[in-house]
Amino acid sequence: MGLVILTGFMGAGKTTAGIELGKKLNLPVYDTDQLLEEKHRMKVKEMFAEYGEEKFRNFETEMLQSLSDSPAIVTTGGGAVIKEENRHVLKTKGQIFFLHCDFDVLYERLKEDTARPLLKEKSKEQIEKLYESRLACYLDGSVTINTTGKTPEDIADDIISRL
Ligand SMILES: Nc1ncnc2c1ncn2[C@@H]1O[C@H](COP(=O)(O)OP(=O)(O)OP(=O)(O)O)[C@@H](O)[C@H]1O
Ligand SMILES: O=C(O)C1=C[C@@H](O)[C@@H](O)[C@H](O)C1
Ligand SMILES: [Mg+2]
Repeated sequence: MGLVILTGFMGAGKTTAGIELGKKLNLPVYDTDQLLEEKHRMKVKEMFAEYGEEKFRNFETEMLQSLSDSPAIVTTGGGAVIKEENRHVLKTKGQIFFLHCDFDVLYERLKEDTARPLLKEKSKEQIEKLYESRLACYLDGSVTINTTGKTPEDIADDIISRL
């Protein structure tokens, strides 16, 4: 079976749906942002401030490479699939599901957020550009799950029906 990997833009609900999926499949859930926070003993936001995005991306690549391919759910950070190298690693370890969500819904979830460093001081238009620039990366090698208007439980059921 390998890993069940959830990708998608910030706020798509990867972490939230992943927890539901873990419960339903009785599998462990690993969230790459949380693993990085435990390993480096600081919040993602602090890693960006202390080391910058490029170094954070290197930490993220190391983390993805170190994942075992034993059955588990992996919920990735929103930028984990930007690098081709990372997409390749994930494809070899399991099945990738892209949680697609309408941008306006995502924006409503993200507009008050202060934890995600890439949203800091960005306009709605700038965030939408980032979202659009990443779509091809999310679509590469993945099964798309339309999440707009669905609960985390519906999303988990949809993923299970495609395993
Ligand atoms: N299906 C859903 N319906 C409504 N709200 C949701 C849904 N999934 C997640 N949310 C809410 O949206 C916010 C973002 O969810 P979550 O943290 O799971 O996103 P994420 O994809 O893991 O984001 P990131 O890439 O930043 O890690 C949370 O406040 C969560 O409660
Ligand atoms: O979309 C992104 O690039 C990010 C999403 C988050 O999950 C974190 O990994 C970090 O805030 C960067
Ligand atoms: Mg998350």
